[in-house]
This record gives sequence, C-alpha cells and structure tokens, in this order.
Amino acid sequence: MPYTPPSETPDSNTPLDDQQGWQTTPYPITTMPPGIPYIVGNEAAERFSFYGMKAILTVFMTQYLIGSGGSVDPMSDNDAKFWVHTFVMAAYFTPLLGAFLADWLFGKYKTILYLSVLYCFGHLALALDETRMGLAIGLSLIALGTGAIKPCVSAHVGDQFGTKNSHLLSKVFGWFYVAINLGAFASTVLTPWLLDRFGPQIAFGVPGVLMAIATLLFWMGRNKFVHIPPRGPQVFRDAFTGEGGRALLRLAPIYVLVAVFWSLFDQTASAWVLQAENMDRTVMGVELLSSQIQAANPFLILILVPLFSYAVYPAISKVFPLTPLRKITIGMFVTVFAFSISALIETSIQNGGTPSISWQVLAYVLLTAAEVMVSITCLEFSYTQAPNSMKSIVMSFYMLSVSLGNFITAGVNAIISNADGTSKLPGASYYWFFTGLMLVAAVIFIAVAVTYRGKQYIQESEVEAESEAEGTA
Ligand SMILES: CN(CC(=O)O)C(=O)CN
Repeated sequence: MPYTPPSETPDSNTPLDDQQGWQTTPYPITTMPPGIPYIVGNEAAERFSFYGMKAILTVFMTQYLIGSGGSVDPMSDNDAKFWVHTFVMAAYFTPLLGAFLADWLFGKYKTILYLSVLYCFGHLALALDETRMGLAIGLSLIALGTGAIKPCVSAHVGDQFGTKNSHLLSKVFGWFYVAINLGAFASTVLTPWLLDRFGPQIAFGVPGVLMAIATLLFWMGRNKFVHIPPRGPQVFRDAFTGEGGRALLRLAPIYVLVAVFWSLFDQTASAWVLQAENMDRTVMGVELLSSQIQAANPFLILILVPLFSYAVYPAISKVFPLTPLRKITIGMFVTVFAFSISALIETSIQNGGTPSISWQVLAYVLLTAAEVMVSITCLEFSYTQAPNSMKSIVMSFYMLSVSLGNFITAGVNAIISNADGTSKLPGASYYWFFTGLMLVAAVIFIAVAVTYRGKQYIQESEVEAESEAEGTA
C-alpha cells in the first residue's frame, strides 16, 4: 500500500503505479515528504562507505598490498596516485550510465537499489582479497555502483517535492550536503585508524557494512517514496537534440575548466596524503595518521557552508554583485593559493624540514572555501540551467567534469613516471605544475564567464533569462 502521510491525506486522484502500487507523482502536501529521512540516511551511510574506503586507498596501495607470492608488494607513490585518480575518474564517469538507465529503463528507485547491491560486493572484494586482483574487482564494482547511483539519488530527492512543498527543497539539499560531509568526516577519521590498528580486512569491511545499511535503509523507504516512472527512448532525443543539447553545449566550456579544479581538489586523497607522511602530524600531543588529515575537508565544509551563505556572500555582494559564475571564478583563484601552500610545504620538506601539519590544514581551509564556491555553486548552476525534463542527465554531465579532472591527474602521473619509479616532476615542481595549470584555467574562465549567455529553467515554468551582460552568469 502507498504511504499516507498522517497529517494530510493525498488526493484520491494521485496516480499509482499499476504493478507496484507506488505513488508516481508528488504528494499534494505542504510538509516534508515522507521518503526524505530514508534518502538522507542512505546518503550519509553511502558517503561514509565511499570516503572511508577512499581515505585509506593510497596508504593501502603503498604499504599493504599483497603480491602474488603472498608477501607485501606495494605500489610506488606515482603508481598509487595514477590508480587512485583512475578510480575516481571511473566513479565520476558512470553517473552518465546511471542517469540514462534510470530515466530510460528502470526508474531511479530500481537503478539505485540494484547498483547498490553491486556496490556492496565491491566492498566485499576489497575486504576479502588484499591482492591486485581484489583491488581491481573491488574498485571496478564500487566505481560502477557509487557513480551510477549518484545523479539518481540527487534527482530522487527533487522528485519527492511538488508545488505545495517545493519551498522546502533548498532546506533538504542543505541537509543532504551536511549528511554527505558528516558521513565523510566520521569515516575519514575512523577508517585510517582501523587500517593502522586492525589491517585492511576490518578497515575495508566497516565501509562495506555501512553500504549494506545504506542499501537496507533505501529499500525500507520504498513504499514512502514518490517513484517517477522512466521516460523510455524519449530521453535520448531530449539529451542530444533541441533544448537539452543546446544547454549542454553552453555548459561544456564551464565543465572543462572546472575539471581542472577537480584535478587539484582530488589530490587531497593522494599527493596530500603522501606529503603528510613527511610532516609533523602531532596535534595536542596526539600523532594523527597521514590519511586522517583528509577529515579536515568535510569538517570544514560543515563550518564554511553556513559561514559563506550567511556572512561571506552577503558581505561580498555589498561591494561586488555575486553571480554564480563569479563565485566559481573566485573559487578557482583561491585554489591557486591553496596549491601554492602545498608547493611551499614540499620545498620545505625537500630542504630537510619537517613542517607542521597546520600548514596543510591552512591549505585545506583555502581549498574547502574554494570547494564551496566552485562545487556547490556549480551543482546549483547546473540544476537551474538544465531543462526540466533532463535535470539528472545534465547533473551527470557535470559529474563528468570530476571524471575529466581525475583523468588529467592520472594522465600527468603516468607521463611523469620514470621506469625506475622516480618522477620527471620531483618534489615541489609537481605542485607548482598543477598550481600553474589552475591559474591558466582560472584566467580562461573569466572570459567564459563574461561571454556566457544562460537560460534558466525553474520548476514547472520556463523563465527566459537570456542574460544581459552576465545575467544568470
Ligand atoms: C565532493 N563532495 C560531494 C560529494 O558528493 O561527495 C564533497 O562533499 C567533498 N567535501
């Protein structure tokens, strides 16, 4: 039986799916949709599983990996960086597959459920097999699962809302980002400690259990969700012709340049972890593990998101009107400063120093501030610039920019790797290279932002906003 909210009775005419008895249009209620706690809980547990596993990946590859002879046979630093970024690249390429599968064939609920089960098997493979084979199978299944469900989960949140309660949507997206980062923070602190204390089986096993809980929570919400049916082959026509195609063409240069931001940002899981190994990580008498420092990012997100919304943006707007593309431009320049700090840290290490980890934390503050300006703004911008019928597909194209960013990083690491495991860009020159790349991308982005002519689509209406000068930009 479909769920009936206790305080407000759904309209008796709201359509139901014939076969499943599921609700197929938003409930005509003014309150929070009943499926939301299941989606937010699922997201927190899923992000715990993803970030926990990702947090220990570099250290696992460079210190714990077992060779065919049964003894430890780790990867070089360059190889580990290459494979971590190849994995993240794959994880942000599969959203495209998930979005099309959901909108074309299965609907979002079934796509999320089936792929979540595969995702659990990926964690299982990592926990049970510590060789390169286990790593390859595990990471392939996880990349498929986590990526393909990602655009569907965000769009599934939006699907729960109708016109009567759409005013609650931004609040729920706020909870959603907080849930992501709460899960990420907890797992980034815990999982490196589990690896250090109990080894890879437990450290990869715990994120696996959390993914199983995420899947169970999602299944428990099945009779409370609104299930928007798939649209069949129409989805391809919308994506590649007409309005949808034009929106994607307009957004493409933005996504290519934002990819450079992701190329640098995602090195917090690789280069910055390896750098932290050579730093003084004692904080208040406790020595932190190198991979635990990554927890600074989700922790800072919890502080910086409200700070930017209620203080920083209003203050800047008083002297300089802030459009989404201006926020992204500023964020890209802030990333240049964040990476310059990591280059200076590396210079100090090369000169025989052991700099305090607080320098890397300072770099995290700048990089996380940049993330708020680039990532959150870009998500919101992509959503508003996408025609209503293809919001999740446009979101999955945005996620391709993360994939492209990691392709750049993996590619650079492959090119600079010498046969003996050394690097053609040793020490600080590696960090200065990416800092320079970010500076070039940020400067080009100014030109793209100034010339962008956007069209904004709002729920159940289409607002022509061919921008004057920057308009929506
Ligand atoms: C990159 N993200 C978003 C996500 O969905 O994981 C972060 O929240 C990183 N702080």
